[in-house]
Amino acid sequence: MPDALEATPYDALLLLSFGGPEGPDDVVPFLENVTRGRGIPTERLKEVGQHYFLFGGVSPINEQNRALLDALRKDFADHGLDLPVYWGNRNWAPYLTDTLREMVTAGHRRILVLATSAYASYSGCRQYRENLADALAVLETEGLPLPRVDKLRHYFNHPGFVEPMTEGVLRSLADLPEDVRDGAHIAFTTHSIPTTAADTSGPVEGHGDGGAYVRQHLDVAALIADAVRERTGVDHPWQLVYQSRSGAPHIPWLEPDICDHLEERRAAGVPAVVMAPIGFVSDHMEVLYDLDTEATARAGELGLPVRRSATVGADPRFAAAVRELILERAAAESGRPVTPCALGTLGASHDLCPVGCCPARAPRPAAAGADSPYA
Ligand SMILES: CC1=C(CCC(=O)O)c2cc3nc(cc4[nH]c(cc5[nH]c(cc1n2)c(C)c5CCC(=O)O)c(CCC(=O)O)c4C)C(CCC(=O)O)=C3C
Ligand SMILES: [Fe+2]
Repeated sequence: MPDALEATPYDALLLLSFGGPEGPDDVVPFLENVTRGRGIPTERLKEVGQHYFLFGGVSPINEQNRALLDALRKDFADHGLDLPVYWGNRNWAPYLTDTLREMVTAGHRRILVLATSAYASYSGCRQYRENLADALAVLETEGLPLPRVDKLRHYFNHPGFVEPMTEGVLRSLADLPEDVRDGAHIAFTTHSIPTTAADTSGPVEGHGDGGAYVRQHLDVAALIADAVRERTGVDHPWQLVYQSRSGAPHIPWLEPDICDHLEERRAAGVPAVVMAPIGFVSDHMEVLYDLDTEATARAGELGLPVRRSATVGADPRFAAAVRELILERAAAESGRPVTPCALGTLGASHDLCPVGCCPARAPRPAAAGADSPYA
């Protein structure tokens, strides 16, 4: 038996995710939850509904999260970390508010949150913090004791996140026909967001300079490309590109789109492309539809061989990274010395989102940050 590990002061971990439909009847109510008050054109919503119906109305995201929960529980048990793990979502059952109520009722008062988004941005960070504030407000009206809620730092540059993706890119390269393999380019992809949201992502001091969202992705892309060069001896040219744009056409979002990029690479005579979805933690609908279905079909029309590399999903190295992040944060909260683990040029991200980090268009209460109205 290994020595017991201490997560004190924390008494539980909450996996906080997006949620997704689990059958055809769930699709429309799910999309209504996602888009409430966000001004997404009806046409786009109908189109996105079709993506889900193509897969029987089932998003893979909940199954992916169940697998991650299993991996976390196994890793914690194997390492003597006695920390219960719960799961709640923003847009579908199990809903965050219900999970938080269950946690408080079970006696938990210091909760650490792992969001299934590795980078800074309104959608990937502050919006989850707003969801936490909303859930705490509900518990407050119910007269329940309020737990203290902290959120784990962005883990984009943690080796346990980067290494499985590096391995995925190597596997995809190996899977390409030999005559096009060495000439293949790598297209690192992430969710497009409005350029204004990108510019204001991360702490205020980096705003206006492109923002943390793009910088963090570029750092991960460079890390993976360097590791691939070291392991194959081949320098694969790469670019960060975007997918899953959803706003009105007159509002600028991050570009180029993956499909336009494939077309441009084909025209430039590039023999093959590996699409590496570094912006996502698991193979959910954005990956299955936008890359595996739409972009792969476009590549087929172009006669361009493509492969899509794996996300981290429930990789044991990612589960171990989460354990390390928890222990790091627990030590920091207890005033014990810690050296946060991070690769690349940016260093470890902040533990507590400072005031003004990833602002919303219309300010709303957000928990687990310096501007939280809760303790
Ligand atoms: C940065 C980012 C991530 C990565 C970080 C993270 O993982 O959090 C992410 C993840 C996800 N996005 C997802 C689904 C959707 N996102 C939408 C809409 C939007 N996403 C945005 C951004 C992001 N989204 C934005 C700026 C919008 C516009 C409206 C708004 O400002 O809110 C819409 C509405 C329809 C449409 O696509 O237009 C849907 C259905 C799913 C679930 C997939 C599944 O079911 O398997 C996941 C994991
Ligand atoms: Fe999204």
